[in-house]
Amino acid sequence: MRTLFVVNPVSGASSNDKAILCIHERAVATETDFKFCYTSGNNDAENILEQLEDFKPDRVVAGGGDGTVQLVARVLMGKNIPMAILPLGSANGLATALQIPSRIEDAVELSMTGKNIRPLDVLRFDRKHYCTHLADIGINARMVKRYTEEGGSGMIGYMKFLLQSIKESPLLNYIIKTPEGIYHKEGYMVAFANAHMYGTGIHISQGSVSDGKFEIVNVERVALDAAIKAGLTKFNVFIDKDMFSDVISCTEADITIDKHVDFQIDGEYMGEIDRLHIDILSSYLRIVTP
Ligand SMILES: Nc1ncnc2c1ncn2[C@@H]1O[C@H](COP(=O)(O)OP(=O)(O)OP(=O)(O)O)[C@@H](O)[C@H]1O
Repeated sequence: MRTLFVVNPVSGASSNDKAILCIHERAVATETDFKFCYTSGNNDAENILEQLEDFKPDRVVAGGGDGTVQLVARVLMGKNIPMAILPLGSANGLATALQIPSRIEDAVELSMTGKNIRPLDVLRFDRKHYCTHLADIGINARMVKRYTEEGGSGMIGYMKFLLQSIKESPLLNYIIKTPEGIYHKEGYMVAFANAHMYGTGIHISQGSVSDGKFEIVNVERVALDAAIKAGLTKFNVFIDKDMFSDVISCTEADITIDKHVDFQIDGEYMGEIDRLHIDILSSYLRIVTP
């Protein structure tokens, strides 16, 4: 077995040294032929592609948060190489939804030797941006923007931007068109979800990452005290189950918003938009799961 580990050295709140050591130990014990490819934040997709051609791995492990998972997924799309996840990020949304263990030794073991490989849908925006877990417009995207522009990490950064972003995010009036119907809605944030739950463990639907559908979640009200509590206890997504009511499940949608609004995909800030086309690429990847 030839395994390529794509590792984001700066992901998560603590050092990734323990994971790297653990990979070396397990690779020697299981006689795995392995190679590391560290991300730099620049030209990472091109570098991974080069490694795929040179090293010809049987599987690729994405070591990092949702941003790294999405990066590796993009490179592997259309190739028949399975992806595994080593959750080294701060929220690890997709890994949580797939029940990948958070204990690093167990996650390393699963990523290297796991035999249960299932299909993974990928969400696509405007036919050019890809998402493996969660994208949204409104409050959360505003926070991602502030993180990106002003820096800050961990809980201090999170709390610093949460209140500001809630205060700055106006009520959105928007129209969703799907093959099933047209919906007029109002909310402070709209999430587009591939998985059935947020990284925080809050369930949003009965869907799964391989059901060929995605969910549109309208966050129609944000209670400040609940948002702070959810943020403090669960980190990264402040949405509590009382804040959204209506969830639309679909395969394709067009959304038009009455104003320009911040947009993020898997923790990466994408700029401002006032319309989006969304569709799902069913079973586009293969992923190692417990
Ligand atoms: N060597 C590096 N130095 C600085 N930034 C990097 C480096 N490698 C990757 N990045 C950036 O890290 C971001 C992806 O982070 P990732 O999602 O893996 O971790 P995280 O933000 O800690 O976790 P989470 O998404 O779970 O909150 C991307 O914006 C990418 O450009």
